[in-house]
Amino acid sequence: MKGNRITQRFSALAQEGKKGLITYITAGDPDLDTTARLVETMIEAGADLVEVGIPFSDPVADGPVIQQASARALANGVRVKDIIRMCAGIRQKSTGVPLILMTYYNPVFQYGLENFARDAARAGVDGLIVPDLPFEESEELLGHTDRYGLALIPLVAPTTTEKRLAAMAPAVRGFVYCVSVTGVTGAREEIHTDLAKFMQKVRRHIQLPCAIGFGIAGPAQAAAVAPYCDAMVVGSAIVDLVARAGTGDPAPAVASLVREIKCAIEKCA
Ligand SMILES: O=P(O)(O)OC[C@@H](O)[C@@H](O)c1c[nH]c2ccccc12
Repeated sequence: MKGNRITQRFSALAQEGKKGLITYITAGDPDLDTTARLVETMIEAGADLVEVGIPFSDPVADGPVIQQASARALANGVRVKDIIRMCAGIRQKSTGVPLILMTYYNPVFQYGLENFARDAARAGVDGLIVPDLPFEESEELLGHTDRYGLALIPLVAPTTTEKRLAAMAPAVRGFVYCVSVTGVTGAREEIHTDLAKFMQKVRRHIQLPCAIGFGIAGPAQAAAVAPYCDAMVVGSAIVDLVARAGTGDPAPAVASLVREIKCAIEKCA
C-alpha cells in the first residue's frame, strides 16, 4: 500500500501541518459528464481527496439529499462500468488526487468482487467505502482490494466499542472514516457528539489518519471539526447545490463552497 495516493496525500498534509478536505458527489446526477467536470472543479477549488458515490436503490446510510441524487442518477440509467470509466478519465487529468468510490455491497457484489477491485484499481481509483458491509464480513472483499492496491476504508461511529475498534484495527486501509453522529448523511445545524472523546477512543486503537464526516455543511462547522481530525468529508451540502442548479451549471456554486470550506480549515483571511 506504500505507493497509494491516499497514504501519500495524508503524509503530505501532515508534513504541511494541514487538515484535508474530502468532497463527495453522487455519480450520474444529473449525468456523468457533469459529474466528471464537477470533480475537476472541486479539485481546482482545493479538495484534497474526492469521494464519488455509485448510486444504489436502497441507500440506507444516506439522508434525503443523497437518496434523491441516487434516485435521479439511477433514473438516468447510470451504470457501474460507466462510472469506473469516468474515473479513468478523471485520473488522466488529475494525477495526484486520491479518488474513492462509495457504494453499497449490492452493486459491488453484482459486478463481482474481484472484477470490481481490479477494474476500479486499473481506472486509477485509490479507495472504496462500502457502508453496509460490516468489517466482520469484509474479509473476502478485503482480499481482492488488497491484491489490487485499493484501500478498503471502514466506517466507525461514536457507538463503536473499544473492543470492536481493536478488532477492526488490522483491517483498516488508507484512513478510518469516523461518522460524527449516529444516523444518516445530511447537513445538520450542530454536531452534538463529543468529538474529542470519540476521536481519542478511535486513535487509541487505529494509528492511520482519521476523517470525520456526516453533517458538515459549511465553513463554521468545518472549522469546528478540524482540530479533531486529519481530514473532513463534505457531501450533502455539495449534492444539494447540484440539485438546486437544476438545468443550470452547478460548477460556480460548488467551487465557491469548496473554496470557503477549504479557507475555513486553513484559517486563511
Ligand atoms: O452528506 P454529509 O452529511 O456531508 O456526509 C458525507 C457523505 O455524504 C459521504 O461521505 C457519503 C455519502 N454517502 C455515504 C454513505 C455512507 C458513508 C458516507 C457517505
